[in-house]
Amino acid sequence: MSELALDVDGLGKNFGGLPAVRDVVLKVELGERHLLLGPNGAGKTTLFNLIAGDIRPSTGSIRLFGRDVTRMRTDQRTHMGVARTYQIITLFAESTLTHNVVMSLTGLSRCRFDPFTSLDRRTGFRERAREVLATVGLEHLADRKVSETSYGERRRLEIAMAMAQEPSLLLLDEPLAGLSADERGEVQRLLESIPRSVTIVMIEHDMDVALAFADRITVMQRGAVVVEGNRAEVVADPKTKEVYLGH
Ligand SMILES: Nc1ncnc2c1ncn2[C@@H]1O[C@H](COP(=O)(O)OP(=O)(O)OP(=O)(O)O)[C@@H](O)[C@H]1O
Repeated sequence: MSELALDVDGLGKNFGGLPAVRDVVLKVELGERHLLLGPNGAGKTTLFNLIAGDIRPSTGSIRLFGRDVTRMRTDQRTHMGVARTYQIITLFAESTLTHNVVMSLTGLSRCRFDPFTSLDRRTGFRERAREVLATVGLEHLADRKVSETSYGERRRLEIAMAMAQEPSLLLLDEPLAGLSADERGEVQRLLESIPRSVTIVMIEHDMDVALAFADRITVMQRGAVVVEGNRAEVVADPKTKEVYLGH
């Protein structure tokens, strides 16, 4: 069997006795594009939080690149190559695009940012930030404030910031949500340009916009996996229709 990027087994998470994720099995091969589909409250974001290490599971295990990380901290998993974007954009709106990327490169949160870091070091980061922005076609907006950019540009910036960490596993939480058709096209092209050395798991709400992207798809409902397979299998499965018609 080929090595898995992600191997989730029997994973469960309860909040106050209520299951948000139930007995989830998720196997993602190296380089795969895996889509997590499901209606509101299906448990998709909770599953991401478990994989990233932001919350601890109630049951089950998580392996990343063959290594058991179930009890590993988020920063250790980041070190192993896990990067993610969030459903709600988490950029610093009043800072420039360059500054946002620099923050991501230095791995510092706002509260830990050290204004006394040497100028040389910061200049190095700024140069690297420009390169990162160029990879997503945003270098012309490098000095603009995030608050002055479009929603689609912010999505691309978020993906660029995650890619700046040179991840092996990229977790994207609804990167296409709320975008116009044009913006969606731009983000889709950006995602297609990511090399296969990066494994991608993407959450999406709307199955029509995301299907083309996926090698394999997992459909969740009420915390559990209801369908898993390739595109054709998932589309043909009556349970998929049930989840979406019932929604
Ligand atoms: N921190 C928390 N405390 C209590 N309940 C939570 C918490 N996080 C999530 N839940 C509950 O877990 C369930 C799954 O939520 P989750 O956000 O994972 O679903 P989702 O599939 O990502 O939905 P959406 O598409 O709306 O983001 C929901 O019933 C939610 O209310």
